[in-house]
Amino acid sequence: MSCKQLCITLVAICSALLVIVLVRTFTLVPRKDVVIACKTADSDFIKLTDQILKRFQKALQIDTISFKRGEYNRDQLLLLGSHLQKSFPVVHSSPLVKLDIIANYSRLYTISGSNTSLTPYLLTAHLDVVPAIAEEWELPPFDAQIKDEFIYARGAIDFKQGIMGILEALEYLLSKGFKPNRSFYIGFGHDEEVTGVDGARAISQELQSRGLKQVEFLLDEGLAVLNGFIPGIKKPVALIGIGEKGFLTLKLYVKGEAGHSSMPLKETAIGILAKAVSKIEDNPLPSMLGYGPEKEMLEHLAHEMPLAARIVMSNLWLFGPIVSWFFSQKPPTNAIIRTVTSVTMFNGGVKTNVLPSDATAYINHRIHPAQSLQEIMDYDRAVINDDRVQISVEDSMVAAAGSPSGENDFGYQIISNSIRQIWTNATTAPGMMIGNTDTKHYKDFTKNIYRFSPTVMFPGDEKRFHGVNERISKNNYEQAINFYYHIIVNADKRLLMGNTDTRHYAMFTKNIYRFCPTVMFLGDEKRFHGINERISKKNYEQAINFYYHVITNADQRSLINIHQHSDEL
Ligand SMILES: CCCCCCCC/C=C\CCCCCCCC(=O)N[C@@H](CC(C)C)C(=O)O
Repeated sequence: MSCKQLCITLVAICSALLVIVLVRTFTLVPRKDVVIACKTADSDFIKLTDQILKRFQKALQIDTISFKRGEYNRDQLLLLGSHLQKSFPVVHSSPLVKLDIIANYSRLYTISGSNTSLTPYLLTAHLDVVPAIAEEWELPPFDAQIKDEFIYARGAIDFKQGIMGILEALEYLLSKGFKPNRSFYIGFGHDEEVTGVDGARAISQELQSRGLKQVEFLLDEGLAVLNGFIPGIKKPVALIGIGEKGFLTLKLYVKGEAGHSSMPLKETAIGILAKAVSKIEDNPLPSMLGYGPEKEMLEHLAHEMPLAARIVMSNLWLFGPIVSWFFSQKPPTNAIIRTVTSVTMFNGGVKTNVLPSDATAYINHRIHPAQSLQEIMDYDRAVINDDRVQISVEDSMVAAAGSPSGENDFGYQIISNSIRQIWTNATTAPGMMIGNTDTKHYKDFTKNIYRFSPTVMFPGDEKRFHGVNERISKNNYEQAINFYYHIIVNADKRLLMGNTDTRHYAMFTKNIYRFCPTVMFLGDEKRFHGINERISKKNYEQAINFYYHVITNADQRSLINIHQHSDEL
């Protein structure tokens, strides 16, 4: 090939790449329904009264701590149960609501809708919290005190705002006479923080034993309204978890030889294990960017970014390695692109002058959906590369596949639209839940599993999860209640409003109607988007006259004269 031919080929390749890059940059724009913003002045806005605030604080003061599987504060769970019972009298006395206490502490509410042809949906949350080291907190973790408009308490964002928010919304709706069309369930597990095997799993079994086969969608705790977490985006980003990382907890064990510390061996069990752990920390797993829900997330968000970032994020096939490097720099973004590794426990030795007879460490991996448990085990084994370190599986769960997040996916769009009604300046996008939830126990009921917590977060707040100074602002708690209100109201519809173009006009009116002047007989429904679509000549004449009457009737000041034909006037 001559130099000239080489140049021409290179220019052609670069031009082709540029075209692909630009086409992707400007065509990846997700659906954006026009939603009616929820305003504090709205007649159905639920205001955070003193009473509502007090019962939330009371719920936070009850230390429903889970310690390990089967080990949780049983008395406190019962206390929280009676607090809910007293706080929400309408919910607990409504003929539309049936409450079942499952496995002594979990709660399953069944809310009966009038239209049994609509598939019910499921809202879930958990009653338990993780322990807290009180001395490290600014304010005591189980006092629920308020400072600078924030309520500080263990469970404030994980996840008693969900429990109380859902019940406040339901109490309000029922007290206003709400009678749902679509049935729904509310499941509150009592041991999510220790895998939910006693609570959520039992709720799921109860639903199965009742013959429930399917729910339309499930909404559980999850990602949040994030400010400043995603490089390049200033506005809040509400991520809806469509997938969930798996986990793998490995036990590393080294058998040593006890003896007197005055005559040490070259290496002790602790030394061998420390080297293994150090190798694991020094060798993070590779980036999986582009192979999981994070791809969809970035493609959804690209149009919100400045041009350069938009080009990069729309074309991960080309710029993936740069984005991977960039995202690896901070823990929250690093968590979404790879399987992460945390050495969480290390034990060995019994006395300062005794050589340790053994040592144990635990490694907790959160697994990217594109990787298998076996792959991670093999990777660790190869990195440690020392047969003296025995590796065994303590606990594991495979990652959850991505739930649908398309234009017509009812659950996803209901959640997305409800979010945007509350956080009107936020953009929503599908994301990957980096921690784990109770949703694993409900996976047989639906593919439409979504994980979103109505929590507003700023950089640094992620450390409050299971950490110190967990808190929520009063305003955010009010938003949480209203978010669940809109979920319940929006999910009560048969279809997404967005199935027609009407969604683009929703800001102008609540009076949106859908009717085609088409006469149909059984079987004709297949002609829609099918074959042999047709209309009779007579029907077309009727359609013209129908629109004539719509225009002339709507031209009246009020409804009084609308039934008159022009010849009757
Ligand atoms: C680019 C954006 C990155 C995403 C940033 C995320 C910011 C933080 C938002 C949400 C994180 C939530 C993590 C908390 C999980 C809470 C539930 C939990 O702790 N579950 C346990 C379950 C286990 C089976 C016992 C867990 O350890 O995951």
